[in-house]
Order: sequence, then C-alpha cells, then structure tokens
Amino acid sequence: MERPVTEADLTFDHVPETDQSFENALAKARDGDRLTVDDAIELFTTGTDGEGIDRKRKDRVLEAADHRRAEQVGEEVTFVANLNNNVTTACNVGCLFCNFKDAAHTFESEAEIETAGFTKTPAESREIVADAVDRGIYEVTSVSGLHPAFALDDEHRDILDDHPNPKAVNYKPPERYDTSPGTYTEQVSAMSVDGVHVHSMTPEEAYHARRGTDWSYEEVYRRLQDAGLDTVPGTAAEILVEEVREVICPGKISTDGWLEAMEAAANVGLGMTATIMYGHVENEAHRAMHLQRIRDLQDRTGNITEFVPLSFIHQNTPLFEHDVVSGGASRHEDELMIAVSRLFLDNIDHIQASWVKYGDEQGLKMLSCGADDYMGTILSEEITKRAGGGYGEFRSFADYVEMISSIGRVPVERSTDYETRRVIDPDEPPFGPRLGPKADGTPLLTTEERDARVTPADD
Ligand SMILES: C[S@@+](CC[C@H](N)C(=O)[O-])C[C@H]1O[C@@H](n2cnc3c(N)ncnc32)[C@H](O)[C@@H]1O
Ligand SMILES: Nc1c(NC[C@H](O)[C@H](O)[C@H](O)CO)[nH]c(=O)[nH]c1=O
Ligand SMILES: N[C@@H](Cc1ccc(O)cc1)C(=O)O
Ligand code: SF4
Repeated sequence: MERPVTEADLTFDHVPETDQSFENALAKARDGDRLTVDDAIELFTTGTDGEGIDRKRKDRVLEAADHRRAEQVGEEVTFVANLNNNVTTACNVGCLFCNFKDAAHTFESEAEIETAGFTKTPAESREIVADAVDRGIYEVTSVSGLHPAFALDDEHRDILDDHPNPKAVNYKPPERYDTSPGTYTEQVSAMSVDGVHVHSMTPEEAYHARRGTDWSYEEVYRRLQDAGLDTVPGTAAEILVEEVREVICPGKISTDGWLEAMEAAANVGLGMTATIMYGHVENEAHRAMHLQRIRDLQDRTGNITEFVPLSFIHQNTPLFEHDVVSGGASRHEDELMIAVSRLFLDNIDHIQASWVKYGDEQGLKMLSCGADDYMGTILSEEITKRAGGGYGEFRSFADYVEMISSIGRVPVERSTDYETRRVIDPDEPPFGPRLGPKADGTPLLTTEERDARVTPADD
C-alpha cells in the first residue's frame, strides 16, 4: 500500500522568500500604499530575514492594521441576526480538511448502516427558517454537502435523469434516498420566508447545480436569484493556489473555477463575501497570493462586502488524522491573518472576526487587529463543531453588546449587505434584533431557553 503523504513530504513551488524587507513593507502599509505579494509575505512572517514570528514586529503590524480599520470604518462593530440552516451533509467531494460531510452512499435507502448525517426537505427547511424569523432573525446562511440527488431545478433534474452516464456527473435520482433535498431553487424559495435575506450557494454548490449541462454560472445564479437568493457566501475558496488545493481538496473546483463562479454571481448583481481557510499545509506565500486573487476579483466586481478569515479547525479532520498536519494556526498567525487582510485588501471595507473559530476572548482581540465585524447569532453550527471546534453555536444580542462595549467600541446591528445599520445603546436593555421582518427588539432565545419558559402541561 502506498504510504500516505505527511507534513514532511510536502514541498511547494511557492515559498515565503522575497527581495523585500519587513521595514519597507510596514512603511508602505502605514502610508496606505497598495501592497504587493512580497510585502504581504514580509508582514505575515514578520520578516523573512529571521525564523519564527517576532513579537515586537507583529505588534507593529497589528497596530498599523488597527489604525487603518479606525480610518476606514471607525469604531462601530457590526453583527447580524442570522440563522445557519445547512440542508445536507451528504457529500462525495472528499475535502481532507472537512469533517462536516458524510459519505453520500450512507444516505441511500438500501444502505446497510444508518447515516450519521442529515438531509432536510424544502418543507423542513422552511419550518426551521420560519421559526427563526419569528424570533427576529434577518438572514439565513445555508451551505451544504453536494448531495448526488440535488439538481438546480426541474429542468436540470430532467437533464440529469436523461444523462447517459449519471455516475460521471455525480447524480443519483432522489428515489434512491430516504430523504430528498429537492432542488436548489426549491430550497432557496422555501427558505425565503417573509423576505428574509437568503445567503447561500457557494461556488462549489453552483458547480454542482450546473453539472451535466452547458449552462454558464450566470445562468445558474440568475435562476437562483429568481428563486429568492440574495447573496453568495464566498466559501470553498480555501487557499486559491493550485498546489495547495491538490493536497487539501483535489476533488474541488479549481482557483479559476471559483473566480469564474464568483464573477458570474457579481455579474447578475448578487452581493458576496469572500473567505480564506488557512492554518493547514499552506505557507505565507500562499496566503499572500490568495489575498491578491481576492483583491483582483474585487477590483473587477466591487461586490464583496466582507472578507472572512476561517482558521482551520484540525482535530477531527483527515488532514490531522493522517498526520499531514500537526495542528492549526497559532494565535500569532491568526492575528497576523486578520491584520494583513485589513492592510492588503484596500478595496474591501469589512473584515470579520469569527467567534466560531476564535472564541470570544480571541475574537474580541481580533477587533483590535483590523477586524470590524463580529459575525452573527447563527443559532446552529455544524461545520466547526464536527471538525472539533468548541466555541458553541449561538451568541445573543446581550452577549454581543456586553463584549463589544467591554472594549470601548460601538455595537451595531447590521443587515447582511451592510445597507442597514442600527446603533445599539448599551444603556437601553433588553437587547434584541430590530432589522428582521418580525423583529421587535425581543431578545433572541435559544430553543432550550424558550422551551424552559413554556409552563409544562400538568400530567
Ligand atoms: C463545509 S463547506 C459547505 C459548502 C460546500 N460544500 C462547499 O464546500 O463550498 C463550507 C466551508 O467550510 C469551511 N470548512 C470546512 N471544514 C473546515 C474546518 N475543519 N476548519 C475550518 N473551516 C472549515 C471551508 O472553508 C468550506 O469551504
Ligand atoms: N455565518 C458565518 C459562519 N457560520 C458558521 C459556519 O457554519 C461554519 O461553522 C464555518 O464558519 C465554516 O468554516 N461562520 C463564520 O465564520 N462566519 C459567518 O459569517
Ligand atoms: N461556510 C461558513 C462560513 C461562512 C459563511 C458565509 C460567509 O459569508 C462567510 C463565512 C458558513 O456556512 O456559515
Ligand atoms: S468542504 Fe464542502 S465540498 Fe468539501 S467535503 Fe466538505 S461539504 Fe463537501
């Protein structure tokens, strides 16, 4: 049997070496000059002239980024009242950093073992979203595995049903499964409850939604938009450098495919976020190249509202279990990721600190390293939890107001597209969402809290 690849085996063409100096790169960053990939490498490494991260230099990078944040967006820290409603964990793409997925064959009615995963019908999705909308949320984020029975819409289903080689296009009809996810357009329109903002369909999912056809990404995103899609999550980006994708997600769309799908979404008028998933096998050169690809995309589109660094959660993932990596990013690398994103992405206004990835204490620290957005309430979380993350699935408005005020910043409820904002007065409790279609300021309660309030029936 072939020996699996390990950390020591990895050699890359792109390495963190430059002709630039740290001091020069930092001076450019402070002056607001547009940074090059080499500048970013110097900042990420705190200088390629020495080994490891130099704490004093790191602090100077963080300070420059914090300064830029204050200049660019001021003292407000935003967050959104949202729900994560992921439709299915069935997926055969096989990304080695992912433990969200469950092998798609385990969902088949004929399977001998019961699947550990889930699939929701459009009706089930609607009920979950409707309940959250009643509680005041404004947005639903939905990202899913590439279930083989998923089709874009009825026309796509007909094409896939008639396909001469369904296996080659990763298709199996819904009848093969205990539960059918329906079509993407059915799911999107089911989740569009009372005009709630639907944030869904990553480039990887858009790829699945056109497999076996000659449809363009524009065509796919237009149909989804007609069904109620509002904005696109820019995940599936991981590291936008092929030599890294070959190691961590060889089955996934390429860098060019990801950029093509994002550009198409922008062309049909959809807003979007962008991400980087870092802290696995990549080096600082790859991180810098990724940032450049995102900045170029934003120069072309202008549709990216925020950039979300996602720190790799390693514990339960194949990459860790097979010794390809020995852990995730260090705290210093996390802080530099946020700071260099702020300094490099001069055309993206908002940088997110994700409490799912960093926890509260470190998440708050990130708000002084260049970040100005603190994610959302989400109510439910499966991706990080399944990978071994331990920072929970929900933050209330009271949590947000307390945390953001504690560092002297201004808590602001925002819409997903940042068009609407509401400044919250920390002296005026109770704190609840007000921007959602049914938001009247009542605090968002977890299901457990809400159930505990219902007087149990006598028995
Ligand atoms: C789980 S996928 C779901 C959507 C879709 N299947 C796709 O790949 O775009 C969404 C994103 O979660 C992130 N993710 C998955 N596993 C992760 C992990 N262990 N640590 C951090 N982020 C992770 C990746 O960036 C991935 O693109
Ligand atoms: N909506 C956001 C999330 N949601 C959590 C995800 O489901 C997931 O856990 C993970 O982040 C995927 O890597 N997470 C964010 O970091 N930012 C969001 O805006
Ligand atoms: N993929 C993650 C994280 C994420 C989502 C949307 C974003 O805009 C940014 C990040 C999620 O499902 O929630
Ligand atoms: S990251 Fe997305 S595409 Fe990759 S295995 Fe996980 S769910 Fe599937």
